[in-house]
Amino acid sequence: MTLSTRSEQRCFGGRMGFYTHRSEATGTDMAFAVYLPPQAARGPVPALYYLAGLTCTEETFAIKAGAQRVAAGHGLALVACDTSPRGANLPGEDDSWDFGTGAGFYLDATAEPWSRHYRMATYVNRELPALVEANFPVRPGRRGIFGHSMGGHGALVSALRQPALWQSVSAFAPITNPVAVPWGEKAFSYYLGPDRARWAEWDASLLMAKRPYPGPILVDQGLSDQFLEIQLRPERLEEAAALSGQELTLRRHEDYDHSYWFIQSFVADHVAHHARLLL
Ligand SMILES: N[C@@H](CCC(=O)N[C@@H](CSC=O)C(=O)NCC(=O)O)C(=O)O
Repeated sequence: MTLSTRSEQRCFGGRMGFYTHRSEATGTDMAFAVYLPPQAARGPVPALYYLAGLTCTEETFAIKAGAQRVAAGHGLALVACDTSPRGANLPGEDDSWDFGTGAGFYLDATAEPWSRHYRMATYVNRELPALVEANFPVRPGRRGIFGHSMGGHGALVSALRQPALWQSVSAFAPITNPVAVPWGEKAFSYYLGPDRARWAEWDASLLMAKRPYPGPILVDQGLSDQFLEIQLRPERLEEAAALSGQELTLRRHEDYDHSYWFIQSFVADHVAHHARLLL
């Protein structure tokens, strides 16, 4: 797999880079970002993967979350990918901000025409880690995953479906029960078709209720989040955790909204959570 380097710059003693490559999973060019901490100059470090939310790109987290300083302190690499394939040229793909481009929902679409390109689960859980581990000084098999909103859903579902791949997981304001909220119902009906039994395979609360992730999960949620009641529903995750015995720390924060100001405020706790489990 050939990588093209878009840019690389020094950052907190390490290196912030942006890259593109041709993806087998999506059949399109894909972009991603890697932050290498200073410790990576002396040997491979664990990598923490971040999945962003609706309308975001591989740049959003790198520019807005302020995580590089903390990752440099712990000696963790950060990897952030795009939120969907781009330029697949499917009809309707660019018509709304909560579906299609910028809204891949980190699943593998099974309904035509989306199944040809919208295969973000395979991209995140197989192709991207293989690419990163082959091209950067990161430790194979030491990986964590976290994300925000749609990306929080993606992180939780990835870890619940493939716990051996992800040794740590956390989320900011995740969509916890997509089969039962408007964002998820819209995306899943296009990507997966009308059979709701298939939707359950990509729903964090339904997966967690059946089988817990074998480790602690940290979730932060702002109480002034404009999407809290209609789209996010963190109480569904708590109910699922109670059913399966999942170790879950769900923290609710007065006055914080859905923005990267919220993420910036708690990102150090998340990186520390992953460092504790990965190092
Ligand atoms: N365009 C939308 C708002 C889109 C939005 O808020 N996106 C969130 C993620 S929402 C769930 O996945 C985000 O992270 N935006 C980037 C940012 O910098 O805040 C609207 O018009 O409401």
